[in-house]
Amino acid sequence: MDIIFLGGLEIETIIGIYDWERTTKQTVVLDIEMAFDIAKAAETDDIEYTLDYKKVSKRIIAFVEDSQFLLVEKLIVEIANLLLTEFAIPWLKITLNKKGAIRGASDVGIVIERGQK
Ligand SMILES: Nc1nc2c(c(=O)[nH]1)N=C([C@H](O)[C@@H](O)CO)CN2
Repeated sequence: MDIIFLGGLEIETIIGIYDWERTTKQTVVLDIEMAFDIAKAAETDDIEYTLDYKKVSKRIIAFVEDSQFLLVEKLIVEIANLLLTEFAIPWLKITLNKKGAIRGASDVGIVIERGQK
């Protein structure tokens, strides 16, 4: 299966378990790989036959900016569910990086895979 990817997508949101995190937006950075058969789009040169990564990114940004979850676990699974149901993606891998959440570490977060390739 082919992969359409979106890397380094930075979004500001309310995320975290501590009091200050409930009122101060923080940045999460998403890297997303989405399986998709690009054969028909390559053959026809028509956007209708592929996964429009612009539409995907706009939907993710709107969802994450409006969300107010406590845990990164909850946020990343909700993003995966949204993509799997709304865009008919058979498989995806998401990396969510909550940069700066841990003093002394440049990166911290979660990687999940969902669906079948
Ligand atoms: N596994 C997790 N551990 C922690 C989370 C989380 O979402 N998942 N969150 C926090 C705090 O909100 C942290 O990001 C603030 O430094 C702590 N541990």
